[in-house]
Formats: sequence, C-alpha cells, structure tokens
Amino acid sequence: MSSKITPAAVSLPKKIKVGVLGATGTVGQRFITLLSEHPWFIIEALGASERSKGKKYIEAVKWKQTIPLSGIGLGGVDGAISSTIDLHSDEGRVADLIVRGCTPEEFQNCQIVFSGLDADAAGEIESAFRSSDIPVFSNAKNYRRDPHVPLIVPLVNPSHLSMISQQQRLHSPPLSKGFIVTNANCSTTGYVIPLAALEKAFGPIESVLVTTMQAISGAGYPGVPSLDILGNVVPYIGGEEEKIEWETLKILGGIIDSDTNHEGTPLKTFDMHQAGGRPSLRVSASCNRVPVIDGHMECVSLRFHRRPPPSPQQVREALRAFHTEIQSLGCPSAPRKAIEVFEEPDRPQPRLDVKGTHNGAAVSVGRIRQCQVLDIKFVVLSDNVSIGAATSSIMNAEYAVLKGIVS
Ligand SMILES: NC(=O)C1=CN([C@@H]2O[C@H](COP(=O)(O)OP(=O)(O)OC[C@H]3O[C@@H](n4cnc5c(N)ncnc54)[C@H](OP(=O)(O)O)[C@@H]3O)[C@@H](O)[C@H]2O)C=CC1
Ligand SMILES: N[C@@H](CC(=O)OP(=O)(O)O)C(=O)O
Repeated sequence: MSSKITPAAVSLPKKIKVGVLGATGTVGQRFITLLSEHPWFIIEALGASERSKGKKYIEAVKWKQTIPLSGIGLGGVDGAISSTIDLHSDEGRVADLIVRGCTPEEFQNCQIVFSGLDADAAGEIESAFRSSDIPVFSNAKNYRRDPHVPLIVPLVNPSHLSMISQQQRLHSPPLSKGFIVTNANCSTTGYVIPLAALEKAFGPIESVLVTTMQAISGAGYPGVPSLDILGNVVPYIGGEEEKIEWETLKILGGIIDSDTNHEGTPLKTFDMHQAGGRPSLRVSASCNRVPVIDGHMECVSLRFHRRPPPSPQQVREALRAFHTEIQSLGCPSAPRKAIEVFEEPDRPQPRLDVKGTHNGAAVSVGRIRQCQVLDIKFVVLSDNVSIGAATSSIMNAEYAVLKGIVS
C-alpha cells in the first residue's frame, strides 16, 4: 500500500527565505539562477567552503552561467517574470552577498536550504542542518540510501515526501521542522521519468538496459581534464552504474507498512519496487563520459511484464500523455509537458535540445522503436544540472510548501 500525502489547508505561499549550500559550484550556480526568478523563494544566504567564506560572492565564484552575475537579484519575483535588476537600483544583488560557512548558525533565518555540496562535505553538514530543524533539499548522494530519507524525482514520486514525518519522529531528539530530502543521481533522474510514464500506462517493467553518454558538467567544475575528454569517450564513471541500478528501484517503488520499532510504533518502508506481487525490476547500466558540455543522453531498452507488450505507437502516446501531480498542483517550476517526444530520426541532441521548451525542467525522448531482444527501445535526453539537479530540488521544495510540509 503506498502512502499518500493528504493536501494541507495551505494558502498560497508567502515569500520564503532560502539558503544555498555549495553556492559556488556548478549546481549551486544553477540554483541561484533559478531562484533569482522564483515567485516564492528569496535568497537569504549563500554558503561554501573555507576557501570562499568571507568573500563577496562575485569574488568567490567562477561564474559559468549564461546570465551575467551582476544582473541577478535575490528572487521572490512577483509574477516570476524576470530576475533582471536595474544595476543602478538599491535592490539586493547576489553578487554582493558575503559567502558564509556551511553551519546552521549562519543560516538561522532560512526556512529551507538547498544543497549543492560536494559529497565529501555533504554528510556532516546536511545532518547538522537537519538537527537544527532546518529542512534540507539535497543533490548529494550521501543520504539517498537512508531508509527514512525520501529519494525524489519530482515528476515521478513526490508522494514519497510522506516519509518525512517518520524521519522527524525517529530523530533523536524528534524534530518539528528539520529533515533531509534528496534528489536522485542525474542519469537516474533523466531516464526514470519515461519509465514511470510507461509503468503508469502499461504496468510493471521487468528489465531495463541503459547506456549513458554523460556530459562533462556532471562532474562539477573544473571536472574532467580536457586532455582526457576532448576527442574521446571515457567508458567509466566511478559509482555511477551502481547508483542508477539501485536508485531506480527506490524511486519507482512504493511505501509499505513494515515492522514496529521497539516502542511498538508502526514503521513504513520503501518497497524497492517489489510490493503487490510485482515482478522484481532488473536494471543494468553502462556509463560513459562524452565530450558534451551539458545534457546526459541515455539509450534505453526495456521489457514489460504484460504480454503482448505495447507497440511503439502506444508507447509514444503514453509518453506524450504523461501528466504528473507536480504539474496539476501548479508548482511554479513544473514544466508544461513532462516529456517532449520527438518524431525526427536524429533528435533529441544535446546541443539543440538540452533546454527544450521548458528551460531544462522536462526530458526529451526520441527514436522510439521495437527492440529485437527486449520489447521497446528509445533515447532520452535530460539537462543534468537542471532537471538532473537544481530544478528538481526546487520542485521538491515547492511541492513540500504546497502540502504544508514546509512553512
Ligand atoms: N553537476 C551535476 O550535474 C550534478 C551534481 N550532483 C551532485 O551535486 C553536488 C554538487 O555538484 P557540483 O555542483 O557539480 O560540484 P562542484 O564541485 O562544482 O561544487 C561543489 C561545491 O561544494 C562546496 N564545497 C566543497 N567542499 C566543501 C566543504 N568542505 N564545506 C563546504 N562547502 C564545500 C564548494 O565550495 P568552494 O567553491 O568554496 O570550494 C562548491 O560550492 C555533488 O554532491 C554532486 O555529486 C548531482 C546531480 C547532478
Ligand atoms: N556523477 C554524475 C553527477 C553526480 O554528481 O552524481 P551523484 O550526485 O549521483 O554523485 C555525473 O558525473 O554526471
């Protein structure tokens, strides 16, 4: 039985003060770009390592976004029309914020923090924020396997946020506001969205083969040395295949009642895609780094449990029709269409299609065809830094606000 969050009686959100941890990195910069246009969230504080602490943001960061940093405001934009500020006005500028250390004391005014922290630092820092009753929406891998931490792809399983109350209850001491929610690995996020659409339309998938071609920006800045990647393909990304194979099960699975704890309180657990007599889902991933700047491309072949399987045309229609709760609720960062389906035989392509028509918040699928070994195969393209990271965290937070989980 999957556990559902009941809608809270919340009125439309007021301005919410947010912080960004790891604000100088690739994901941190994308957070800032997106938050600066956000209708509800206002950037209150930025944090990074000791290397950056105490400097003005513009001096600490190697800014790599296409919008100039000097014109970026703090967000909370009514109507979310534009973040562009008048350079001669007194309005707050991200560029002038002083970078703080990543301690909860320095983020006390924040109602939410978004984390783009390096995984080497994220474990302790995110835990300290949670213990200080500050909600954390993280991109780092550290807590994805925690049995009480939701691993959320917002276009797939936002209802897993219902596990937050158990996480807070079991924390010592129990928490009223703090929690950790994680995003998935960027390659997992991209391909799990069409998988979810297909399971919704045609029932369980039994097996998946996925081969990734991952952009350099996935490795952060400065990332893979140019002499390793220019004119080359590197057929190994440490830990990536294991993450895709495991995370897919937690995301596509449900939440079930499990045991009781030593006090006799009933506990819930993630079913890892196995409850309700579903056949277990087997995933095999092969990951490659390719000389592309942004956009992870993935070739997917899969077999359905149902026989006969759906035709390529039925698959196409199901992907086009996929509509998610995040969209129905009206989360401001949700794409109008979750999946863009291409008919052209040579699309999607990273250089042409990575942003799509939804500023990187949706995924693109093309080349849907029959597979002679499994049932169906296709290619999926996702913006690894947007839907694969920052946009997903922001959508998770929007959902939590609308459900009254964050106030
Ligand atoms: N890039 C991508 O496409 C994706 C990345 N992720 C994950 O998101 C996280 C961020 O990735 P990315 O932005 O690419 O990484 P970067 O290496 O570009 O940025 C890392 C950030 O962490 C900060 N940092 C490093 N060490 C510490 C420390 N000891 N204390 C406080 N802050 C620290 C850095 O600050 P400073 O500048 O001061 O060193 C910087 O702001 C990682 O966990 C990554 O695995 C997830 C999905 C996709
Ligand atoms: N490893 C991914 C990005 C990433 O950081 O993944 P994770 O958050 O799962 O460690 C890539 O290089 O493209």
